[in-house]
Amino acid sequence: MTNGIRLGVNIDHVATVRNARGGRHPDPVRAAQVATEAGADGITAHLREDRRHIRDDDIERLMETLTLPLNFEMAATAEMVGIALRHKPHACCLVPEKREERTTEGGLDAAGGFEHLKPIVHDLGAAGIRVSLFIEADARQLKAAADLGAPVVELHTGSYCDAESETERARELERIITAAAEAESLGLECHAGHGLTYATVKPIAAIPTIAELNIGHFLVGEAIFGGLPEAIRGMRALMDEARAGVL
Ligand SMILES: CC(=O)[C@@H](O)[C@H](O)COP(=O)(O)O
Ligand SMILES: NCC(=O)COP(=O)(O)O
Repeated sequence: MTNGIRLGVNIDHVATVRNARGGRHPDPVRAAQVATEAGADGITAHLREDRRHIRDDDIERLMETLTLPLNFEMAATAEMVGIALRHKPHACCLVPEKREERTTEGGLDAAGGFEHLKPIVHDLGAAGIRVSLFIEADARQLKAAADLGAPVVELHTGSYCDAESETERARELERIITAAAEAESLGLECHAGHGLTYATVKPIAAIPTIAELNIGHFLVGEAIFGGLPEAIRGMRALMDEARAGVL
C-alpha cells in the first residue's frame, strides 16, 4: 500500500485478447505475475457467467500461484457462490450482470435485491471472504450494503468516466465524493473503479476515504503501447500524486 490507496489490477481483458483466437496466449495469470512485480496491491478478475473473458481454469491457476490478494468479481448466483466457497479468495465483489451488455452497466441493486443478497453476503463472509458490493454512488444503495453486513463497497465510476461534458463530470464526481463520505460514516470500506484512465483517475484517487481503485481495461490497452509494467507504474504514480494533493 502506498499513501493509503491500493491499486487492484483487473486482468479480465488480457483474457479477452486470448479468447479472440482461442489457445493460451496472452495468459491473464502471467499478467497477474507481471502486475505483482510492477507494484500492484491486488489482482481483480471477473468470472462472468458467460465466461467471455476469465475462465474457471484462470481462477484455479490464480488461486494456486498468486501472492497478492485476489478480488473475485462475480454475479450473485448459486453457481458463482459455489465457486467462491470452493476457492475462498481474499475478497468477492458482487456485481450485476446482463447477458447482452458490453461491459458492467450500472451498479448492483443492493436495496431491491436485499432478500436475495442477504444469505449470499452471509455465507461468503462466514467463509472468511471479504465481501464487497459494486454499487452506484447512491445513499439508498450504501445503506442497503451496510444493512446487509457487507464490509466493503466499490463505487461504479463508469458514469463519471463516460461523462460527455465537464459539467456532467463534475456532477458525477460530486456524487462519488458524497458517497465515499457516506460510506465512511456507515463504517464501510470504500473502493472505486470502472473505466478509469490516466485522464480520469486523479480526482477519484484524491478522495481520502477511498482505500482502493480497481483498474483494468485501460491498463491492458496501454500495455500494447508501452508494456504492462509501465502502464501500472504510470497509474500508480498518478494515484500517489493525487493522494499527495497534486491534481
Ligand atoms: C465489474 C467491473 O467493472 C469489471 O469487472 C470490469 O469492468 C471488467 O469486466 P467487464 O468489462 O466484462 O464488465
Ligand atoms: N471493478 C472495476 C474493475 O475491476 C476494472 O474496471 P475496468 O478498468 O476494466 O473498466
